[in-house]
Amino acid sequence: YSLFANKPKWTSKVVTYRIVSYTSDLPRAKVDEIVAKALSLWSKEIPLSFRRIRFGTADIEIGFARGAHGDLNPFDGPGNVLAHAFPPGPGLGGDAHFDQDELWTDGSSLGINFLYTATHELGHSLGLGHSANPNAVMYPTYGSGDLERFQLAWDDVEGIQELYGKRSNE
Ligand SMILES: CC(C)C[C@H](CS(C)(=N)=N)C(=O)N[C@H]1Cc2cn(c3ccccc23)CCCCCCNC1=O
Ligand SMILES: [Ca+2]
Ligand SMILES: [Zn+2]
Ligand SMILES: [Zn+2]
Repeated sequence: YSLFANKPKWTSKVVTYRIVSYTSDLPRAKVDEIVAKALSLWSKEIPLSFRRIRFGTADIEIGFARGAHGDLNPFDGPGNVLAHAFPPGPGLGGDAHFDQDELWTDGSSLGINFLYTATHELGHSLGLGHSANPNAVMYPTYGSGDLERFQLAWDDVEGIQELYGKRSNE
């Protein structure tokens, strides 16, 4: 696993998130469910919890966009870069953007699996960089593992726990 320089991390015990825009590829409720699931994969390993807000400014703002969309990383059309996310911090920090030009799917074989991609992006939003382990969710390229029954690799868990410690399930 790798961390970002200076190891940015969330210092609050509760991190807020807001889904600011959706994709026409999936029902809204499904997007909400998948985002919550991706966050829970990470939060079950660390003493951090997430709270969804529907208005106002959240720590982690999640949305879909195509091409140039207001930050310095314009998206590139179908394929290539699928999404990006910023390390913990104010403003854009923690935000995760998904390329609207991909076909976002849930469990079906074609298109891009949204749960897998959201888990990867939210790993960045929590402070993880890329892993050299092809089985890790934080591996830089999509599609190396089993996308439908994936889980966090040990490497992912070690990395996130180095940043936030273990969740003590008393
Ligand atoms: C791990 C993801 C969920 C998130 C990362 C983006 S990020 C910022 N969050 N690390 C991603 O999109 N990686 C590219 C990397 C990549 C693979 N290729 C590329 C061709 C051009 C540009 C990028 C790529 C070769 C062709 C395949 C293109 C489709 C799949 N794309 C990728 O795997
Ligand atoms: Ca793209
Ligand atoms: Zn962006
Ligand atoms: Zn990445």
